[in-house]
Amino acid sequence: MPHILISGAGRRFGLALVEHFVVQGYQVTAMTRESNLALQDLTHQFPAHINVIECIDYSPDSALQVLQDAGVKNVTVLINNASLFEADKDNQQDAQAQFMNMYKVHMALPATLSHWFAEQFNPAAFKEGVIINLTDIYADNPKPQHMYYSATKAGLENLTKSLAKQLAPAIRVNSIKPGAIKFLPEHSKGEQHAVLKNSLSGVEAGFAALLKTVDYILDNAFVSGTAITVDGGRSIVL
Ligand SMILES: NC(=O)C1=CN([C@@H]2O[C@H](COP(=O)(O)OP(=O)(O)OC[C@H]3O[C@@H](n4cnc5c(N)ncnc54)[C@H](OP(=O)(O)O)[C@@H]3O)[C@@H](O)[C@H]2O)C=CC1
Ligand SMILES: Nc1nc2c(c(=O)[nH]1)N=C([C@H](O)[C@@H](O)CO)CN2
Repeated sequence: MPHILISGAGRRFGLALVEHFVVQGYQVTAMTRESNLALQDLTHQFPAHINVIECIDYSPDSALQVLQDAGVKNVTVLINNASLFEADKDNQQDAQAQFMNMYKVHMALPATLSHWFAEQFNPAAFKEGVIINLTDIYADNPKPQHMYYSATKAGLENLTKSLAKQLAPAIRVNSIKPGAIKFLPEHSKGEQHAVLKNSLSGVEAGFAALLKTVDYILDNAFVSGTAITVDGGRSIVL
């Protein structure tokens, strides 16, 4: 049975991924900064299928230590989902710290987890390994006032292609570029309307659209080194 490691698993799309796979009988290791009631409830419902590991700061060294301490092994799918979405800080000192944090979560952590994944993956035991990186349409066309977010997601896009070349043929590596999939609670109705006005679909798709894309990538052994855009057509309108 596939064993899936998901980062940023505690809420929103990460939590949707955990539920999507445990109900199918997959083994899931859910990496989160801090466990919560939602993860605990899923663990109670599917005790044999979920292993929650807490990585409080998503630093590469902490992530590796947590994986080692928990004895995580035989992972066949890695989904690099953890992310922080913030507008650029005005104060230069704060902005520098913000940039480093974005790099840590969007690039250093996925690269570290991907190399850990490749080292532990056993091609003799499993048909193939799969890595899926969650990037963003803003990787190609930066969002105003989100330079650090956009740049580090672009970096993850480039890492995806390097990893696909490095890890072939045993492991396939792809990215998903969402656009305006699911608003955050802090998005006002006005902000939501402004975003949806700039997309061909005009609707907020929700995480089901991303789950379908993850399933497509897992199901198609001829897809590697590429990005799949899921944005309701927003990227050609911007
Ligand atoms: N929602 C959308 O419309 C879009 C989403 N995306 C990308 O798709 C992926 C899933 O989106 P979504 O679920 O909305 O993302 P979230 O904003 O919920 O972030 C993903 C996960 O990252 C962790 N996280 C949140 N804030 C921080 C922080 N400040 N520092 C470190 N980790 C943090 C959380 O996991 P935990 O609490 O378990 O640690 C969270 O569940 C992300 O990579 C996102 O960038 C891209 C474009 C559009
Ligand atoms: N980590 C996140 N990244 C992004 C989110 C999110 O909710 N979390 N949302 C977007 C959307 O594009 C939205 O902000 C509309 O512009 C981008 N990235």
